[in-house]
Amino acid sequence: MNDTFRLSNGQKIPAVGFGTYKAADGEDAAVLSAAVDCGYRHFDTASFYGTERALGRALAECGLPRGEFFLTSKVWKTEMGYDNALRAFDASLARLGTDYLDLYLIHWPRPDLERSDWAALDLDTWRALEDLYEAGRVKAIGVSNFLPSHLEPLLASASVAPMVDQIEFHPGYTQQATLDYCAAHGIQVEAWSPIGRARLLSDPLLTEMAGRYGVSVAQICLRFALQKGVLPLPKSANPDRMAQNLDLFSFSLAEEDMAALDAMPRAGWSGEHPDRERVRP
Ligand SMILES: NC(=O)C1=CN([C@@H]2O[C@H](COP(=O)(O)OP(=O)(O)OC[C@H]3O[C@@H](n4cnc5c(N)ncnc54)[C@H](OP(=O)(O)O)[C@@H]3O)[C@@H](O)[C@H]2O)C=CC1
Ligand SMILES: O=C(O)C(=O)[C@@H](O)[C@H](O)C(=O)CO
Repeated sequence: MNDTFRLSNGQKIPAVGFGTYKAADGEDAAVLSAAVDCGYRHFDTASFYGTERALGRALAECGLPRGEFFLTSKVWKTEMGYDNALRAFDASLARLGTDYLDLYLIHWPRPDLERSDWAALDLDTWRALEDLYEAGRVKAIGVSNFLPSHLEPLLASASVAPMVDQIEFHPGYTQQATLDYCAAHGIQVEAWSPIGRARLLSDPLLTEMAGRYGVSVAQICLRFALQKGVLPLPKSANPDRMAQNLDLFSFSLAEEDMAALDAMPRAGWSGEHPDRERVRP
């Protein structure tokens, strides 16, 4: 298995990314610097996270050239619409201290459930991303939390198809219908909360499997994503766990174990859903 995936436009993307939600406070870049030292070269941030400044600082301080890194950010719900999204993009670049992004995503579809023209808002925002892409200011564009029902109207009128869909994915919540739709349309799926926000760490099936393979439960979850063709974005504040989460290429899960993980009943779900207000799992 390769340590990179290739997007539909030919861009290479490191096969494991570092999730930055709650990985930094203000401009304190310590966790992000530790992730760079550990070997992470792909970082997932968003204007919503408040981690762009700290990430920019960690990258500036590490001394490596910008081209070594793959940086993703996202348009938040309050930044939707053509002009707002262009402004949000510039603000993200300024906070990150860079003049381009590798990937820019719409964070959530239909941000305002009260509006009847939500699909139009998704499309207006998408036009902004298309223009940024055509202008060479971002190397790839995509979406996050889009289900097939959100992707369909987008694909029907897009001049540039999304290259990525970042969704919640882990054993116990695999969203297979969205995976199938994305595979059929050349869209790379990324996994958010690939360890189920630590809710899966004591799951009996995962614990048994981890013991058998001599790895951790987190590594089972992350390797499961990779073997499903899904790019995991684990977050850890701990350097030992950061390193563990990159160490995924020296073992592989047998077909019957993949099938058992695929068949796991719902577990570790965050309770977030793009078509509903947050619901308790
Ligand atoms: N697009 C979207 O809407 C969303 C995107 N995301 C993205 O996905 C990223 C990851 O998701 P997140 O919700 O943070 O959840 P994760 O599934 O990555 O879980 C993070 C938790 O797991 C723990 N952990 C990490 N590695 C290990 C390990 N090897 N062993 C034991 N425990 C471990 C961490 O603790 P510790 O830090 O102490 O190690 C933390 O509590 C986010 O940071 C963000 O970039 C997340 C949610 C929504
Ligand atoms: O983390 C993200 O990317 C989000 O979109 C948030 O919704 C996050 O998942 C959250 O938990 C907000 O309470």
